[in-house]
Amino acid sequence: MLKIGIIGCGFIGGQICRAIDDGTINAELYALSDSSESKVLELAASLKKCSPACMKIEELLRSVDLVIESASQNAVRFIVPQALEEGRDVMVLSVGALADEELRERLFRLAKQNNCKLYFPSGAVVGIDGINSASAAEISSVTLTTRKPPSGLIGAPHVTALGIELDKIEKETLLFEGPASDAVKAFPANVNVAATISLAGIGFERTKVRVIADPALSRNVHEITVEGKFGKFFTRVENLPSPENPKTSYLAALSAISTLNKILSPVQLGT
Ligand SMILES: NC(=O)C1=CN([C@@H]2O[C@H](COP(=O)(O)OP(=O)(O)OC[C@H]3O[C@@H](n4cnc5c(N)ncnc54)[C@H](OP(=O)(O)O)[C@@H]3O)[C@@H](O)[C@H]2O)C=CC1
Ligand SMILES: O=C([O-])CC(=O)C(=O)O
Repeated sequence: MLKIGIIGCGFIGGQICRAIDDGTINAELYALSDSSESKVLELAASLKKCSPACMKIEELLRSVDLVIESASQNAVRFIVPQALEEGRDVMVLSVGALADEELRERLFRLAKQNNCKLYFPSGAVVGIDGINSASAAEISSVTLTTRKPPSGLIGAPHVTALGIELDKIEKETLLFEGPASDAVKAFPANVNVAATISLAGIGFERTKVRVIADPALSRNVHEITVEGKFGKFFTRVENLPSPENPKTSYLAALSAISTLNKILSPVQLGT
């Protein structure tokens, strides 16, 4: 049975653990790691059937078949290269880290050299399948518009740097407009989806991103417009935010769970 190790025991890590625990995913939950040991112990104690070990990152990387990063962009920078050097397959949730060209090329090279797979779930958006298909011919433009309630944008470096008072925003307000390469740095915990879209489509510089704070919203809304040789498509998802972490949408955790099932299944559906 596939041995899974999870780094980052917050909302997404917790949902993956529960899906293994209740049999939605047929794999072994072998080890957990987090910057806070108490979070690992609390999560492990909440499970009914699985009893994963609490491990230091280096030990986890040596012990499992598949490493799931559900922690932060910093974790991707430091942990994913080590995991690939150890010959492990890796699922990455904090995809924004791959805007760094040097890191991206290093990870892709290490995956190839060590015969490992790197998985990037669709996350909180719909339409990665369409971008993947469209990219077999020329794509001319990709735009992501993300709207979140102000509470879902707290702590973003862009908000802090510009001194934006989120609690004073009274109507829909455009906070950011620019390439995905800048968006994932300005909002590292809000638009990782922009990175996944960039990887699937036309890259970080040509993918355009708009981030809007809207106090009238209770959901995280992502719209994607793609034009290319195939024609044009538009997708829109209205995501329920996680009650534990309002920055993150429930769909992002479900997409990681579905990707795990896809890895384990002999049948591959969709592009
Ligand atoms: N691809 C996508 O579509 C999406 C991606 N994401 C990203 O996925 C990641 C997980 O999201 P979510 O579960 O909601 O986040 P949470 O904040 O709920 O959980 C992350 C956990 O990982 C821990 N952590 C952070 N950095 C490290 C590290 N270097 N080593 C070990 N543990 C670490 C955090 O600890 P502490 O709190 O102490 O920092 C926290 O316990 C985030 O980076 C998020 O931005 C989220 C939504 C969609
Ligand atoms: O969960 C979401 O709505 C999107 C998100 O936070 C991200 O892409 O980082």
